[in-house]
Amino acid sequence: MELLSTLSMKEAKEKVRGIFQDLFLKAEEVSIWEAIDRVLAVDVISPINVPEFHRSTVDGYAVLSKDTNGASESLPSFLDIVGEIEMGQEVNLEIKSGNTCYIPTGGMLPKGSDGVVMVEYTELLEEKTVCIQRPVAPLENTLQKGDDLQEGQVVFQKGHQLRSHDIGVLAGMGFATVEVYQKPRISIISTGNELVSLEEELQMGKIRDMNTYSLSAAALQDHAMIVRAIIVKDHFDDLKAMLEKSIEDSDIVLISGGSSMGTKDITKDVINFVGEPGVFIHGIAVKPGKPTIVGKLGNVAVYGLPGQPVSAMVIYQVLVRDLIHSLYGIHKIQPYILGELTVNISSNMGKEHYVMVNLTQEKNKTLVSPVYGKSGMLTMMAKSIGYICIEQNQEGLEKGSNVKVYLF
Ligand SMILES: Nc1nc2c(c(=O)[nH]1)N[C@H]1C(S)=C(S)[C@@H](COP(=O)(O)OP(=O)(O)OC[C@H]3O[C@@H](n4cnc5c(N)ncnc54)[C@H](O)[C@@H]3O)O[C@H]1N2
Ligand code: MOO
Repeated sequence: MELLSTLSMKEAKEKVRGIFQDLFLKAEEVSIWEAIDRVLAVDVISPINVPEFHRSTVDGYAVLSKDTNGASESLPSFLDIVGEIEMGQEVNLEIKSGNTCYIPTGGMLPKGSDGVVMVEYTELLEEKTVCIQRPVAPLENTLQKGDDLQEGQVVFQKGHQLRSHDIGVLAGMGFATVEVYQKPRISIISTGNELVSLEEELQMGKIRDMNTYSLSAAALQDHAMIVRAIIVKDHFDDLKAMLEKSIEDSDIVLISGGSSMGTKDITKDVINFVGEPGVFIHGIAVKPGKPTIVGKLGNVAVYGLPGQPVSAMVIYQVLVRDLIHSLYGIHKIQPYILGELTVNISSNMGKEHYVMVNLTQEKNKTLVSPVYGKSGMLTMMAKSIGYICIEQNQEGLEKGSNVKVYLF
């Protein structure tokens, strides 16, 4: 009998990335209202300086900083008020030595001024004179032209995933639309004679389909477009027909179930039957997820994910998401939380082991505890905040060791 390959996850990721290096997502222009979490297909260059003019960052009096040298409550500087700045108005006023004018937070600094004294450190003596009770340094309490962004500066690089504050920065530069990658088109096919959708009645011997839903939700989190999410029976011709249809309109096809060695485990054969070059990975040295399949049909990535609901989701998160990031050109480290393990955890040498965990906070320590269960028990993931990874060459981890927790 053919044995599963013992490729490491790192090798598998590299192989998949290499084989799909010519698979590109096209670009599309979207409104910034719809751009959250989308990935930039071009560098974004600022067409303007932000701010476009010197601004005050406080409510106070615009001054020549040298006029305030040595000012104190007992020995204040007395300045003549020569005007008041209005928000949103262009300012033509010029301040000379001995002059000042009232300025609100965000107001345009009058010519000549190079600092602003907060109103709390001033006292209005009469309508036209203010006494300044504290010195300000040059540029203090101001935002200078171009401090935030400079015209011509690359603000975001291609491959950057837009976050909420980035959308504000785009608006600040005057962009109403932005060029992002199109969403990868994903088909999700769950195989199994035992599977029942939410619309059907559950009879003894059958189980409710979970993978279609959890995989679709994960793909939506990655801003993929779900082309279809469907159950097919463990019949060669049914899966073949659905796969043939899916490679016509998808970039990625996820088949869950039928990845292992049983008589009904037909995924690999169907992929190889449907086209070239076919399956190039069957088996990765990981737990869960050992019988994972990856193939290529034309330019489409086809994954055979293990049917066990935890295995399917873990392989999605570790391997499928890696290809999606590669298609988007995203280069970012996977964020993690460091914590201290509360118990010893054993692991089989030779396999990278993903262990579901939870976190608790104790004084200054973040404690990491495993959540046990089998790969058929999806609530094991639901009860966890994330996972830790025990490397292939490690026999386990000792209580008290520092571990990286990757959040779901
Ligand atoms: N002789 C061997 N048997 C198995 C091996 C092996 O190496 N040799 N590997 C085991 C491992 S590890 C896994 S993981 C599973 C993978 O199984 P398959 O990918 O072939 O998946 P199925 O047999 O179709 O299903 C497994 C299990 O998961 C349930 N399932 C399937 N699809 C869904 C779904 N959409 N929603 C919810 N649950 C689903 C299915 O009912 C089975 O209980 O193989 C081991 N066996
Ligand atoms: O390793 Mo399987 O992938 O037991 O769940």
